[in-house]
Amino acid sequence: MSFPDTDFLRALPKAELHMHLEGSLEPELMFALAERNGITLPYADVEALRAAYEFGNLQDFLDLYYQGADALRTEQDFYDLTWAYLQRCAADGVVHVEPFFDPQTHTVRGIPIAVQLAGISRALADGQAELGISSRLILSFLRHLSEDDAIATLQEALPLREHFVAVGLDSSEQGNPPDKFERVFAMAREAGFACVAHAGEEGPADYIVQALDLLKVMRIDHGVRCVESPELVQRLISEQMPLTVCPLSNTRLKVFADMREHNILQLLEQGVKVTINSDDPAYFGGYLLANFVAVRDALKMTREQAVALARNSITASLLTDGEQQQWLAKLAEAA
Ligand SMILES: Nc1ncnc2[nH]cnc12
Ligand SMILES: [Zn+2]
Repeated sequence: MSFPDTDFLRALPKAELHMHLEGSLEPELMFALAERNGITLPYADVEALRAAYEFGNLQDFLDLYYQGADALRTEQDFYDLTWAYLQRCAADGVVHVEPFFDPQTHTVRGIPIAVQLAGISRALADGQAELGISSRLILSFLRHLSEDDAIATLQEALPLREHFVAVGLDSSEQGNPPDKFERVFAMAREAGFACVAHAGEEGPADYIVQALDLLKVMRIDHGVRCVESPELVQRLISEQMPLTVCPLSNTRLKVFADMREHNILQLLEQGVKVTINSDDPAYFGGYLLANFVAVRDALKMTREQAVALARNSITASLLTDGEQQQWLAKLAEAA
């Protein structure tokens, strides 16, 4: 058994399957966009903004995350946001990304989905052409809003469907169970989109069951509270249902008091198909590689476990079987 150094972790071809583009808005870029757009942020400078990133729970974070997203106004802003993230991916050895964007965060401020998607898609295309990073975009509904609002969002996005391949569900989990969104997920499935949902981050194991049974998701985002139901853990193992786990997010939002208490490697050893992801890297202190490093340092992750996590990220992705096989061959070389 040996422990992986950071260069080894970087060299593993990895996919990132759970990150919110709005959550990669670094304070420096937020201030630059605010200036470009003539907005005054309620913080004196970058340091004051970073100092505010102390969260007691998910809602504390979401309040700042939505406030920060207000700096995003133009097509170029969405481009710059996405491009900055892709450059971080290149530096971390991320070869494929399936990011979320939250259209309702912006339509409510009068920014059409077409404008958001134009900037995001242009950057993703450049990511493929210039950095060799492939991508599939996920449109995520805000669960604190109504299902009717989600349906209106899907309808506005349908004429732009060439830009995204799946729908997701995020924002305030407690009190907004998956069953609230059964109809809109059925409509999305009917239209041919894959489905994923945040469940079991702060919410109970039953929300994971609802996401599986009612929303018919192909991955669970977070899912770490599955351990509260041994029967559910067995189901996740037997169905090889991927969990997109976000270690730094979970400790920064106090889902786990300390990284040494995180359950990701226990789940991996039990046979659950877990992956490592960064969620909102600008707010939680690190991109994908930093999450691998944090798990290695706190939980003594082995090389074999790191390779298994990277492998899971490829096989849980929306890449075709052929594309997955290519990355798995490269992963075997790097391992
Ligand atoms: N960790 C998270 N949970 C729920 N909604 C989110 N939106 C952005 N990050 C999120
Ligand atoms: Zn998330």
